[in-house]
Amino acid sequence: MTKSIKVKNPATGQLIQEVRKNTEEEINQALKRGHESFQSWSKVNAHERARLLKNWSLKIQENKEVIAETMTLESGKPIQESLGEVDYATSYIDWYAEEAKRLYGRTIPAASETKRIMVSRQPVGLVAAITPWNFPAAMMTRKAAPALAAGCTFVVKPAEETPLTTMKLVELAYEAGIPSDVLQCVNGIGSEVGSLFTDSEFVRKITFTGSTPVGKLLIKNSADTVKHVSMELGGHAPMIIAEDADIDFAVEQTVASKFRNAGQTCICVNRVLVHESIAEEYAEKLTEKVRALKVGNGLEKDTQVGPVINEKGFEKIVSQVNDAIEKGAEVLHGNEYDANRDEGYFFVHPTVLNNVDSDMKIMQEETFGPIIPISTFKEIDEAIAIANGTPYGLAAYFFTNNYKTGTYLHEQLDFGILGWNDGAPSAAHAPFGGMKESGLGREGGSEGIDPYLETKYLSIGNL
Ligand SMILES: NC(=O)C1=CN([C@@H]2O[C@H](COP(=O)(O)OP(=O)(O)OC[C@H]3O[C@@H](n4cnc5c(N)ncnc54)[C@H](OP(=O)(O)O)[C@@H]3O)[C@@H](O)[C@H]2O)C=CC1
Ligand SMILES: O=C(O)CCCC(=O)O
Repeated sequence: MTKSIKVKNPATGQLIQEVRKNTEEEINQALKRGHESFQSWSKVNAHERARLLKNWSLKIQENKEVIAETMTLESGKPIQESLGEVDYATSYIDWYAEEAKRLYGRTIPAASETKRIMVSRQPVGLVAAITPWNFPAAMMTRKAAPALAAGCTFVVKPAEETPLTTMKLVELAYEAGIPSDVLQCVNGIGSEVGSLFTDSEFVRKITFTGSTPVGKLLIKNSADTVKHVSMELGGHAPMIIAEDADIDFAVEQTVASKFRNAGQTCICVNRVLVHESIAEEYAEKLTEKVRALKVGNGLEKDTQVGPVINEKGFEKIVSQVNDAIEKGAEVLHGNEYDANRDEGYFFVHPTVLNNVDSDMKIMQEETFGPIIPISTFKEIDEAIAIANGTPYGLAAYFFTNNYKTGTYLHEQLDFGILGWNDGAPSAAHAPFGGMKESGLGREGGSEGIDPYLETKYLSIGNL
């Protein structure tokens, strides 16, 4: 078995760095240290925890360019997006540095003069996180920041494709004054490290962002020790464009949502459902915009769409596109690839598919690639049924200027995140998360710290 992880640039296939895998013994030791340091960290007062988190955020900002470059090198993400992700990542730290000071308890009027009831909130303990390659900075900070703010200690295992960004963030946390046993990074293979995390008596909570099958496995494996779990899993976001929608704006927002990180985000629009009366105009305008997108190495400043992460991701995208074409979809643009298996790079050119049906794989599965499938509807209830008709429930978008249609869609769509005339809803101050098989719990907003807290109820008698 190899002792290191080869981190490669997905735009060229070239080796960037070898990262040593931690041994089982080292990982168990890290968990033990995390557990032991919980005793001291949970007693550090909230204002001091907030100060340390703010320091961390400042250190990250001071190193913004180097972190962004590392992120682009290991994930392929266009540099402008990586710079944006550094800001996005620190926005979670800044938000939870403030929230640390607002972990309020409450008192409850008792049903007896001789009793008092108090409710307080306490950190759950050691948190173990597993993060994905598509947002190597922000997915880590939106877990670590609320955990540390709550008084929990934290161990993270980043994706094998992108450990370098996470390792840099952890190094900067130490420079900021966060104790080294309070925030730790371990490297290794997902399934192996995952089992060590779920089996450990020291870990009280598992938090994960990644695919739905791995999320389900982590939930199952956490059952024996009844750990808390937060799961941010796959999505299959529909975008419903009603007949009264502002078509130009909907086109602009489709492009913004779909091509972020080459379509590799769990909230990227994955299927467009457009009213039949405006479908032709929408498809034409969209295709024109998509044609103008620049594909290339993310280090080039004008690149808008970088490579996809690896061969597995590439094969999934190609098989969905081929399946759609075989079943009658029309290619309005794209279906072009620049891939080299020997060298190890995989570019998928932005693609627009028309006349797509619900029986095509692309309308049933998460794509994680720069493909837009367009389907039409006559009645809004038909669009809602298609949108809700999968096991996913993360993000959904709708475009309408009719408040009745918008309110109806808001109420009927079974998704945790809704963008009404908005293709970019993510924000540190808002709760991000899914329904159904897209996940459990929320990250961000005032809700995002709750999963790191236990409720303790005290009843005082004989007063
Ligand atoms: N919700 C989201 O944001 C994401 C969704 N996905 C979806 O999943 C698809 C496949 O991507 P992929 O990268 O394979 O996703 P995975 O879910 O396999 O990987 C995400 C993280 O989970 C880890 N992991 C993998 N297997 C296990 C396991 N058995 N136990 C514990 N941790 C594990 C990975 O580690 P390691 O790197 O060592 O394998 C990585 O850190 C994508 O095409 C996309 O559809 C993927 C990433 C993010
Ligand atoms: O794809 C993901 O899991 C990351 C979420 C992206 C976002 O926060 O907008």
